Amino acid sequence: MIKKIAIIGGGNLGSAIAKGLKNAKKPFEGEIAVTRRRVHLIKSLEQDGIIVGKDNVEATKNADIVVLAVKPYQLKDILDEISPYFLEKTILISLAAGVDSLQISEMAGGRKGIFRVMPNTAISIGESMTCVSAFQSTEEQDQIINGLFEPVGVVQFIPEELMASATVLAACGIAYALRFIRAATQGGVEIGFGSELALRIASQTVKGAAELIIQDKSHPEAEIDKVTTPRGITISGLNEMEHQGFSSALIKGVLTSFEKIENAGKKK
Ligand SMILES: NC(=O)C1=CN([C@@H]2O[C@H](COP(=O)(O)OP(=O)(O)OC[C@H]3O[C@@H](n4cnc5c(N)ncnc54)[C@H](OP(=O)(O)O)[C@@H]3O)[C@@H](O)[C@H]2O)C=CC1
Ligand SMILES: O=C(O)[C@@H]1CCC=N1
Repeated sequence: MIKKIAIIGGGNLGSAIAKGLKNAKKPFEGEIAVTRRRVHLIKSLEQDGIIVGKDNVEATKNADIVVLAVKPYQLKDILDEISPYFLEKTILISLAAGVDSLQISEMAGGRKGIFRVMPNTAISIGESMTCVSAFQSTEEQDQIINGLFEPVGVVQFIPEELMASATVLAACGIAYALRFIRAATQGGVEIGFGSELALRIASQTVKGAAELIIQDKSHPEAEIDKVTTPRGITISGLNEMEHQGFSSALIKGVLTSFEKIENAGKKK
């Protein structure tokens, strides 16, 4: 039974995870402690029953799970500071993009039971796509991690070699999707809607499109076929988007993000 989670680094993702776990339909009932140096910036988390503070060691003490939610280059210093306070049973989770489990294990004194977890910011509303890779873990630990993240989205265990790809497709992917929504909204304004209404229509439309795939297990092109009338309006717009390089731009963007994460790994 998990009684205490320490999240070291209450920035964008660390705070989103804490909020998501506390506000899930099946909320995490134990203690969540979140730290950052500028603690005033996370005071509002207290409204969700989360303990906030600056003291990483205090947060780590007695924690069943420690989540490292700092930037990759800060991992070493943080682990030097808190590793001595891990319990035998403490499970270590790293969110750091591009730092592999072996490096984390070494920084933590050769520890086993390490998970790399790559959620996205939709975890704050229980809608994350969370990819997980396990390093020298037990089956029981795997189940604990699965059970922790399932209430806040979809969990997928993957081989660690795919973690960089998961970071791009799921974590960066939120930004790509939001840019689509913004661009559609701008188009909507140009054809007559106020920006608020255009945003409402564009975002619900994207949600509906995603749900068609998720709920019906349908293929995007099969759903597109249902909307494209011969000589019709949709196909004209879609084809113009393709002439302007829509799919190609997206694929190239994904590859560029991937190259960046791969190169970041090689520089270490
Ligand atoms: N944003 C995203 O969608 C995703 C991010 N990631 C990964 O998650 C990690 C965090 O990213 P993100 O949340 O965006 O980054 P942020 O910069 O928003 O958060 C990092 C936090 O760490 C805190 N911090 C820095 N030093 C310390 C310290 N010594 N003790 C305690 N807290 C400290 C900082 O606050 P302060 O300066 O006040 O101490 C800051 O709030 C990164 O490793 C990133 O690669 C992974 C997937 C998705
Ligand atoms: O952009 C970044 O570097 C991090 C990794 C994934 C999301 N944010």
